[in-house]
Amino acid sequence: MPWSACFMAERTRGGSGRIGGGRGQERPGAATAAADRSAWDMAPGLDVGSGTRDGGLLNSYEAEPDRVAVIGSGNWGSVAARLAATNARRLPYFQDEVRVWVYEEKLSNGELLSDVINKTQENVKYLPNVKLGPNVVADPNLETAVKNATMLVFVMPHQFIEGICQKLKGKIRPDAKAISLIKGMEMGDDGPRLISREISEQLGIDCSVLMGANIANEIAVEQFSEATVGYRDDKETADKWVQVFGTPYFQVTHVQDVEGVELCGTLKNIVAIAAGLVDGLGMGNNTKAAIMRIGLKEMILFSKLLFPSVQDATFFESCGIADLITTCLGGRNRKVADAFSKHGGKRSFDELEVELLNGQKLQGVLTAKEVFGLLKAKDWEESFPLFSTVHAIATRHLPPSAIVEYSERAPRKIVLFNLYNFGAATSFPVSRRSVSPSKEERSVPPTQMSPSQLMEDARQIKNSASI
Ligand SMILES: NC(=O)C1=CN([C@@H]2O[C@H](COP(=O)(O)OP(=O)(O)OC[C@H]3O[C@@H](n4cnc5c(N)ncnc54)[C@H](O)[C@@H]3O)[C@@H](O)[C@H]2O)C=CC1
Ligand SMILES: O=C(CO)COP(=O)(O)O
Repeated sequence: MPWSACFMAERTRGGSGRIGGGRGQERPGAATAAADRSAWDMAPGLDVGSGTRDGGLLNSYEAEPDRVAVIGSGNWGSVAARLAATNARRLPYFQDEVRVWVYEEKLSNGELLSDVINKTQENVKYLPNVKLGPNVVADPNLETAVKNATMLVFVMPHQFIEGICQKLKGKIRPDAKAISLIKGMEMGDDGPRLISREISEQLGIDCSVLMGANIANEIAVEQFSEATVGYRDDKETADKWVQVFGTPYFQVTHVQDVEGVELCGTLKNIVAIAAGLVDGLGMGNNTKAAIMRIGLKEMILFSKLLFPSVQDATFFESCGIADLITTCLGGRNRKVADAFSKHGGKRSFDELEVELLNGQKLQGVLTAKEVFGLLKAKDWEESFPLFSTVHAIATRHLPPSAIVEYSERAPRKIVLFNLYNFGAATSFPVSRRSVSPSKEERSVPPTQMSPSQLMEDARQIKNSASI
């Protein structure tokens, strides 16, 4: 099937029933990148996004074109800005200029990154050799970067979001809408907090999410990819976000499951660390597939325990299984974990991140720590052997080889006891104990279970593995 036909065959779940919505009206006289134009021309009549075509969206934008600001300019931030800028040039309901907040830094030649971006249209540090577009303006001043913006795109390593939100208080339009492209979560005193929730609560605005199988460097060169917008209840805004990012080579759909989408993007980074570890151990595809399967099970269980509203189908969108696969095959988390494993766990993730990523950041190690904090607080560790083991390996309490020794079975109590009471465990039992599915488990697909069934399931796994 030609790719354009694939697009048209797909449907937006929870949306208006079609992936397309507005090929968009090309603004007279607006600049259009040649590469971009050819992509459109290859698919005459192709709709992008799920909004209603012209009649719907266009009318709602007649009063004031939206102004998009991108907060963050790393690898994905730069690509997100490029996508938004392409659509801002093309569509009449967006203002041309897309301002991008840059965390300022001095490059090795002494120049400031934001100056270089504005001079060359290229983020030479985080996305070299890709033009961002003539309408992208790099701004190191957070306040002016978001001034008058009606659509705020948050895209930075998750550890920085709290500080950025503090600085943005009182500086944004109260009617602004936000979207988070950030994969990660935070542990507050009151428990886990998703990044979209953090943004929403701190700034008092609606926040959707966009996640998917989105290795930034591939989208930057316009290789076909998909993404999922997760929204809470404002479908009209979700339609707008699809218009901000969607192109023929970047197909965006939306689902009404903001927590499900965000947790997929967040948790798969832990599984990608595990995948990198087995790569570094020299293990083959079967092992990696097993790690991905076990990881997916833990992602589903964890998500549903935290948010019973999370929908099964979300795991089959781009944000779910597809992102898990691409990150386990080609992401930065995988890459650094592979190196960690090859060094036998003797060099830290922090050190390897600096050495291998040139300023880009890993999210998986920190996420494993945050998730483990919750597992421990809830006494759920033994129901999440892969998540727990990744954290124990990343903190160098277990060797990289433990990833295959402990995954898919509950870690023995003695190991956890050693780990948290006497420092690093010194012995690593090798006997495997399989956990047979209970009668209930066999008859009810796990993803169909109610939260109380899931809790019961978690208890059964735990009991069957305690020694
Ligand atoms: N790169 C990718 O392929 C994808 C990344 N993501 C997610 O997007 C988010 C952002 O990642 P990237 O754009 O790739 O960033 P990155 O990892 O490439 O770059 C790090 C960014 O952090 C900035 N930074 C450093 N110190 C800072 C500070 N103290 N305060 C604020 N910013 C600071 C740097 O200037 C740089 O822009 C992450 O949550 C990541 O998981 C999601 C999909 C794909
Ligand atoms: O989220 C990603 C792809 O969707 C990128 O993953 P990494 O951060 O591991 O590169």
